[in-house]
Amino acid sequence: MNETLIPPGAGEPPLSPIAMLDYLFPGFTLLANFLQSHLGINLNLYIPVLLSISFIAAAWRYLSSYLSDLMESYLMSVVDIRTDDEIYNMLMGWVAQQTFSQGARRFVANTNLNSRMYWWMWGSNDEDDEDDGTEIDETGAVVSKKKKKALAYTPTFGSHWFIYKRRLLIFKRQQPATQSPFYTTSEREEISISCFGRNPWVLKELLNEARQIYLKRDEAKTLIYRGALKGTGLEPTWQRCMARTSRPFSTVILNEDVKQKLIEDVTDYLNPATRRWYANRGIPYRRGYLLWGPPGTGKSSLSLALAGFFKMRIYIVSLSSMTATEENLASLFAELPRRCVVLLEDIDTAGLTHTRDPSQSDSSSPPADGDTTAAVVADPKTPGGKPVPPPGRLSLSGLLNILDGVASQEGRVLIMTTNHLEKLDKALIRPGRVDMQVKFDKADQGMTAAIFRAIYAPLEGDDLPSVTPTANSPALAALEKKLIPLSDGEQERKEGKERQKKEILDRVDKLAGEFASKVPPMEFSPAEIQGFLLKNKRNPEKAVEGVEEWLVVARKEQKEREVEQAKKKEEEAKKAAKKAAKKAKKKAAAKKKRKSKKDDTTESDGESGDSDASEAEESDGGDSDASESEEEKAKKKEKKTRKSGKKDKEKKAKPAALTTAPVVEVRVDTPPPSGSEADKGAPVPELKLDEKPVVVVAAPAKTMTIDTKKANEEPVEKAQVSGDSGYGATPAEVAAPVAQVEAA
Ligand SMILES: Nc1ncnc2c1ncn2[C@@H]1O[C@H](COP(=O)(O)OP(=O)(O)OP(=O)(O)O)[C@@H](O)[C@H]1O
Repeated sequence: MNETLIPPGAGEPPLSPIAMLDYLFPGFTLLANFLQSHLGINLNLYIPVLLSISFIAAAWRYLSSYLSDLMESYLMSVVDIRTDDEIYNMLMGWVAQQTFSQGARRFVANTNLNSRMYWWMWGSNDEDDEDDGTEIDETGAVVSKKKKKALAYTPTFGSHWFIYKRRLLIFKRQQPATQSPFYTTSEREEISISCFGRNPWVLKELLNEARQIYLKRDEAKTLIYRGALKGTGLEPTWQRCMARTSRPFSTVILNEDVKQKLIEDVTDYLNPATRRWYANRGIPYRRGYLLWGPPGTGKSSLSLALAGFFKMRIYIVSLSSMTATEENLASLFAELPRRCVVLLEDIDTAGLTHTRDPSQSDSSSPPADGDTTAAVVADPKTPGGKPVPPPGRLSLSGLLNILDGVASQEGRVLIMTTNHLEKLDKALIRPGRVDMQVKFDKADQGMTAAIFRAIYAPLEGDDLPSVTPTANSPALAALEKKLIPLSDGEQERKEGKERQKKEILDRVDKLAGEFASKVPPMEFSPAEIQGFLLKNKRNPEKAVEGVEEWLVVARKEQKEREVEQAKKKEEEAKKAAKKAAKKAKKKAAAKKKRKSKKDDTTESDGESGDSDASEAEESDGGDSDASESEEEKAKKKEKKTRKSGKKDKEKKAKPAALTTAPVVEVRVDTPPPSGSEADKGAPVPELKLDEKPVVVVAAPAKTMTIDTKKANEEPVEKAQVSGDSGYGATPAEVAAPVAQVEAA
């Protein structure tokens, strides 16, 4: 065994175990040669020792992991933290504050401790995180960067021991054994905390403490969650997307009576006694509000303010988003907490504009503005001719089931918003689903003045220009502060500020009146007016001066928008007509073919009945269908429906049942305010002499209308005769009249 090592390249190398080791550990020969030639150490002699050490080390590793698993299973309590759950954010926020975290030698530095899931989805939008302390002067230059986004440090992968409530705990951060490249960073880690002992109380206390701290941080904020799809499986979930400082109710410009009414209604609903009241009577404990009106009139703002006022989280889903399929919505609603505000935006969206009653459906109507999915929903039909949304898309009955099906959570405040009340199905807004309607309108003179005041009136926290003559120079102001005895100086400054505030308020008030008199009422939405004022947010005089110019530009832009929309509508109508014509042509050709086949086989049979006759009639006109206008087609359809209705009636010789499709709907409802969208768009029911309409006269339901322009008048009660097609006057309608409130 006394072999000599020869340097590589010097003759024939001997076959030694070291050479083999070299294969396993590259560079080992070099080290062995070096030790042999310079120190005279033959590593061959140490190989058994090295092997023994490696074996012991491997055995120790295996044994320690086995023992630790054993201990964890039988002697320890462990809590695993899901990285896609909000508890991750809570725990990491807590961990970052602990000394074991701050003292770690290897750590992860974050500017945001929330699960990376949320960043990926929404970005970091918490207001705290947004504030990086950058201040900008009037010219737009960065003047100071005093506050910096704080860094948070959390321990890196591995086990970290710490003491909590005199107990030894272990914080473990590990990489999972299996990793998918699609996972976001936070999903690629596993977090757990363990403690010795079989009772996990200390872990629960820790998590509770972490949760309390987390919630306290958001106490004065409105937490906004949005329905989204997460992970690779695109599972629907509520993602926290923002924590906004709660919007004071006073900042939403709305009739005070309406605000008061809304607050009282929600307060009463949230009262635990009300919950018991509902439970005792077996009435589902739910309350729904419908906010409707043109865009930019404050519907979302009011919803947010309401959530902030009652310190509830707000969960938002837009029904026009791709997330809003029936399945997704159902799982989102099942996940809702008990006490929260749910905001369903754009409920006039596709699929929901169609009534559940097939006789009322109008699948050929062109989609509404911006209603991108409408066409998709309008087209598909079942063999029976009923319009059905494409698989997965939300249907009206699907939404109704979600809203008040047995699986639907009770105790929530549901707010639905729409720009087109007239498009909504009556079933969607019947009492029980919608208990109060609030109408929003464009700004009248009072509202315009209020918006002006809201923008320019000095508020707590605003920087007022200093009132002392010396204050133009900051150096002099500082000197003055030094020289004047604090008490006197402070008093003077305070009084001066008050005086100045009053002066500004008076001036803003005067300018607000002037501004409002220049803006024509009911022409612009509060959002449009606010947009203009924000352009001159530090200069009210300039805003008043520039208002006429803005009116010209705004009107021009509005006209251009209208022209564009009209063009779009026209194009869509043309496309729809073309499509319908094509379909009709195809259908007619197919029918002709079928008929000629039939004629060949049963020539003597002749025409067999009404339905055939009508078919033939339709088929005859089939060719001309292509050139037929939509109106003619609709008339034909109506005629056919009437005919089949008549036939049914004759056959059954029974009084019309409520469950069958009614022939004509007669509804004397609360008239929408003249000039409103509803006024223009609502179809007037036609009643013809030869028809015997099914008129269902319900017990008069009371509709409360508060016209806020006549603020001091008593609420008007209007009788409502409801022949609601397909539904009649439901017990819900009779029992709980909808309060209709005009907000503007
Ligand atoms: N009545 C109002 N009071 C105060 N601010 C308003 C009011 N209406 C609109 N605004 C302002 O206009 C902007 C848009 O308002 P908001 O989103 O609430 O309108 P909306 O009616 O929900 O619009 P949309 O129908 O398009 O969703 C917000 O910045 C809001 O502050």
